[in-house]
Amino acid sequence: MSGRRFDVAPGGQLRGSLGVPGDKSVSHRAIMFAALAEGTSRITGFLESADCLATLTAFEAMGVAHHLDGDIRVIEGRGLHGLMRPDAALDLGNSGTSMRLLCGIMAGQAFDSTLTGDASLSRRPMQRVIEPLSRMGAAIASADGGRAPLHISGGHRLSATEYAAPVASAQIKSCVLLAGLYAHGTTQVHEPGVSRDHTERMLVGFGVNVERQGRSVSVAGGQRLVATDVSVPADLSSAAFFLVGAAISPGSDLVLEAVGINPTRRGVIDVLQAMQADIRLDNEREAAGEPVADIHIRGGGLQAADIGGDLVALAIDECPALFIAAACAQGTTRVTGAGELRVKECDRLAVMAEGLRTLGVDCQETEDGIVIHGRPTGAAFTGGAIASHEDHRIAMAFAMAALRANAPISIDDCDYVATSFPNFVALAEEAGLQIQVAEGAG
Ligand SMILES: O=C(O)C1=C[C@@H](OP(=O)(O)O)[C@@H](O)[C@H](O)C1
Ligand SMILES: C=C(OP(=O)(O)O)C(=O)O
Repeated sequence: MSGRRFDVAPGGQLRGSLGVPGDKSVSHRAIMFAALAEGTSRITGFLESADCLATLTAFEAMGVAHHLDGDIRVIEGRGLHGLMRPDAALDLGNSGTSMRLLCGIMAGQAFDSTLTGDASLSRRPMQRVIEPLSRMGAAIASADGGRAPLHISGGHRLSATEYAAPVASAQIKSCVLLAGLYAHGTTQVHEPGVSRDHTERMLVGFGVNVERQGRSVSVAGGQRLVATDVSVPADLSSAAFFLVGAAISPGSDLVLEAVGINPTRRGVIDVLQAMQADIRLDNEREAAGEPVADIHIRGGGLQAADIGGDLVALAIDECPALFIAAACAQGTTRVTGAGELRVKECDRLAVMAEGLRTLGVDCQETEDGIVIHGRPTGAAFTGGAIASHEDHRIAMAFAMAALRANAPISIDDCDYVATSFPNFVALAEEAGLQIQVAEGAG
């Protein structure tokens, strides 16, 4: 075990009005597309987290100049063919989005590149992007079983493809579409289910013609990206921890400001509504092609729900938090079709089940989901020591569980929270959670 530990005091409520940081998915794409665009782009609300800075550093290593103007990230685009050969491997840390989307971009370059990541990223499946890119003519060598490090040979002429993705994944879809910009002809991706559409929306903002029909998206190769300004909404995936924390603790009353509520991302709101949470969207508006709203939530009784089908994809990163809500609900929550959770920063089904059991919750892991028996009254959780398995979302989900615990919860290896939510502790304390950050056993 290493890294800092969260010691979270039991009980309490969440109150006030909070602005969580910028959306991680949108921030990654803003850097990538601005770097490939012609001209200067200004990104407001960029998420200054380890994952997004890994993307920024990768483009810096390929000659992309950038600076801060106050809080605004200013990116000097180099055009679709203007990136320069990096001197060393591009280290993408913990970030699956960076690695998979960059694969698509690097496959179209004239130079060779190597993509590496930390231990977690080096375990995650990359064959899912290597396979479609290879069909397009890319040459990618990987470690055992399609894992990083990935060596991408440059100078290969790409041809367009019509690709039926085996899983609904925005990372696969985006990777293939980005490679498609470098390919001869029109590249089309069909998906078996819904996945987040930030790439499609933002490419349009950068002047690219993107055709969408049902679950198919296509782009013609050779299109220029034109610099633009991007306003990044607050991240619903980060807001989700506070939504769940407030929902499970009676007396809570919280507003999350200007949060992205893109229909391909908003499953956590729909699930909480299905669980009878007192949740309301105010001031719905649009910012840079993405819908946003202020989310007002009050604590109260929750009912169990069935979470399956498209709803899982719409709430994929919010599942750890939603499992905490389920443990506090009246009845039995059944989650199905969530096998993708096994290939995130850790096996989130196994690790959540292990943590819930540590805190006295009756739950059963299934092949592609979990069954959670809720404890609606009194303390839903005992105290205990949680292993986060170096996964930011596991750590933050269990921190919120303390609001309904009868003894302190300690969570190890919380340094990874900085991959997506660097000021989580400060905001959680501001809202009413009592977290002490301690040095972990080295
Ligand atoms: O495209 C993106 O920005 C992301 C897509 C999702 O992964 P998949 O596309 O693999 O489902 C999600 O889990 C990840 O946190 C971010
Ligand atoms: C899975 C996640 O991100 P990524 O795939 O980019 O590592 C996440 O943030 O929960």
